[in-house]
Amino acid sequence: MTKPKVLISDALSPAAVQIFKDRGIEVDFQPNLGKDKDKLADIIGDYDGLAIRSATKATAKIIERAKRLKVIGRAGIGVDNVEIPAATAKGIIVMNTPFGNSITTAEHAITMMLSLAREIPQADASTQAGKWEKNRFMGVEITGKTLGVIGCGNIGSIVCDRAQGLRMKVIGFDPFLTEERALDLGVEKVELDELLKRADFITLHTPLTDKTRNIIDAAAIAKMKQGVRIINCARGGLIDEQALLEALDSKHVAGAALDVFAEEPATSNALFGHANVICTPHLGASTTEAQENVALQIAEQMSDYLLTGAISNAINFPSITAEEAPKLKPFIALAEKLGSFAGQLTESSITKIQITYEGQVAEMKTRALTSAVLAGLLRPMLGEVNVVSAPVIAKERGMVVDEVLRAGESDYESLITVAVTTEHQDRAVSGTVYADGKPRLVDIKGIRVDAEFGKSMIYVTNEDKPGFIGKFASLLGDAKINIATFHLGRVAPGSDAIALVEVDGAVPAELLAKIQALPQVKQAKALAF
Ligand SMILES: NC(=O)c1ccc[n+]([C@@H]2O[C@H](COP(=O)([O-])OP(=O)(O)OC[C@H]3O[C@@H](n4cnc5c(N)ncnc54)[C@H](O)[C@@H]3O)[C@@H](O)[C@H]2O)c1
Ligand SMILES: O=C(O)CC[C@@H](O)C(=O)O
Repeated sequence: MTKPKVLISDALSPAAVQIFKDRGIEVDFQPNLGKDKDKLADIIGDYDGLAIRSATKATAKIIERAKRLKVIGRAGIGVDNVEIPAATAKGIIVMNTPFGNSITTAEHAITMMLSLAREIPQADASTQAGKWEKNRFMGVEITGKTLGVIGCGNIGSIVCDRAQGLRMKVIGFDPFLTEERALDLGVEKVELDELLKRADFITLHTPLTDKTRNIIDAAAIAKMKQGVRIINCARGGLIDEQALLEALDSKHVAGAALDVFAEEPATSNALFGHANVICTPHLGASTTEAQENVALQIAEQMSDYLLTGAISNAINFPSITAEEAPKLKPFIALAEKLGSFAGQLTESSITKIQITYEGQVAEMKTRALTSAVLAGLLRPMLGEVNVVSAPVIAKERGMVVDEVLRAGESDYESLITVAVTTEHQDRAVSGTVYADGKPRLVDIKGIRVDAEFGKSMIYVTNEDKPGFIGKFASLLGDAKINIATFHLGRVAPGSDAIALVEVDGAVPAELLAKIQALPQVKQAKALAF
């Protein structure tokens, strides 16, 4: 067998090179290549594996040229520099190291907070310039102050812990944080508006998703205390930088410490040079310890995959063996889509997920299927959750996950039902795979349907009253939205009903608001698969 060949195109710790060599893999270490996308495109065709940090952009164009690439390994957490759909479409596994740099990044956030409180970088520059401006720098004490943590996942929860050590009062906003987990962390769980109102310092630790983009905008800042200080060591794009600049100018915000920027590398930015802004060049994960952790971990994972086919920490595929793969694949797709359907409808903390496997599917590797359900369910909230980390994340968040296996009792050869219990309601959805290998939705909340998962869909729950369908279809027509498929179902005449419509293209927010305003409609959601 010819040796697999790996390209390391970013500044990974050299520890990774040694691991690849020790495992019998040919390795090409070009730490600055990631910045030269044309050269990368020219040579990527020669490699089976690509190991990166954040400088390399694995775009669809690069992936298209990657004729023999089998795996992209991100030595870190965020995979926003990899076009995952393009990689998946080409059968390339994308893997990351979800926990290797969490402590280091949390420590960076705490360092930034303390630097803000005492204006350390400004005082350092002034002192070294020979100014001895003792009266210019008047800091604030941390003890007894309220820290608002937005996103209490791996990094956010370490920040909560460290901040309590500094004797701060910690409040947290995270839609996936259960009361039990909050209690464990010693954090008071609050809604976002309350956090904005009460916090003296606010630190961000969420992924960048459609829901978190500009989570700190002018409206959010207006709700904050006068003199609040803001720290972002998560992702640029979480803060509207123009709104922040205006709030710094008006002194509503007393200071901001930023490790990440809307555009990176950030060689110029409107916030640069502001007296109350502290910046670092995306250094959150930059410690010797974290870089060794993530480099060793990604090199081991990539070597395992290239040499044995074993998959771990994959973003776009579950851990399964070569023999199991073909039978399991359509059910994995069904499980992820059922989870995603439930996840996209869920707006409060999930306490329990019960997954029932009936018929032939109950004899398959249901743990992989359950991981796929959980990844689909958690991804709308967490962004980069993968099938391996999803069960751990669900457990950490106090979600009870039950698997029920049954002999065939339904009309289907195989049936998967995902039942989600949140702090406010229960919801169940079932699906199957037909002989054509395509996943189908067959039951939503006890209402029978028979629908494929479309790329873009509108889901409506309504009262079964005359006139609804006509008005609904006219709204779509008026918005020039083409209907691809239309499915209706109801519990009984005149009672609860649903409509599930596949449309061509994205669903505009204004259209959704108009559908929501129809008198018979209880809930209207845009879904994407
Ligand atoms: N600066 C750096 O160098 C650096 C290093 C590592 C990670 N990161 C970034 O830090 C962020 C957090 O990483 P992590 O490992 O803790 O991720 P994580 O997935 O463990 O935690 C993210 C948390 O955000 C929560 N969340 C999702 N949507 C939310 C919303 N709308 N409001 C509030 N909370 C929400 C999730 O429920 C989850 O608990 C990611 O964006 C990651 O890419 C940056
Ligand atoms: O590699 C880095 O330096 C940044 C890593 C960080 O943004 C991550 O998401 O893990």
